[in-house]
Amino acid sequence: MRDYISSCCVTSQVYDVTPFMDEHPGGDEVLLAVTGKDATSDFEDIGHSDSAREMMEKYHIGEIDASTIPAKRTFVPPQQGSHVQAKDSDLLIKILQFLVPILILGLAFGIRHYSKSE
Ligand code: HEM
Repeated sequence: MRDYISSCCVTSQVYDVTPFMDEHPGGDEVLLAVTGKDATSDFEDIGHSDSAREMMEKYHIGEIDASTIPAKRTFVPPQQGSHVQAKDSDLLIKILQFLVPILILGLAFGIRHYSKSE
C-alpha cells in the first residue's frame, strides 16, 4: 500500500495511477515524474496502444476544468523608454565621477590660496 496518491492529467482527464504504479509496463518513474502535471504530451509521445487507453479508464477519477489552468506566461521585454532612461543615468554618473574630484581639488586649491594671502 502506498502512502501517496499519484495522479496525472491526460487531455483534461485526471487519473489516479497509484494502484497501477507497479504494473505499468513503462515503469513507475515516468508516472511519478508527471504526478500533478499535465502528462498529455508524454502519454501521446509514447504512442500508447488502444488496450492501454482502455486500461486507463479504471483509474479515471475526474476531469479538470480547463478554464482554471493558468495561461502560459509569455516574456514581455522591458519597454524601450526605461532602457533609454537607464542609459541617461549611466551618463550622469560618469560625468559626476569626473566632476566631483575636480571640484574637491579646486576647493582645496581655493582654500590654500585664500589662507596664504591672509
Ligand atoms: C493511466 C495511465 C496509463 C496507462 C493505463 C498506461 C499503460 C501503459 C501500457 C499498457 C503500456 C505498454 C505499451 C502499450 O500497450 O501501449 C505502457 C507503456 C509505457 N508507458 Fe504508459 N500508461 C499510462 C500513463 C503513462 C504516462 C503518463 C506516461 C509518461 C509520462 C507513460 C509512459 C509509458 C512508457 C515510457 C511506456 C513504455 C513504452 C515502451 O517501452 O515502448 N505512461 N503504458
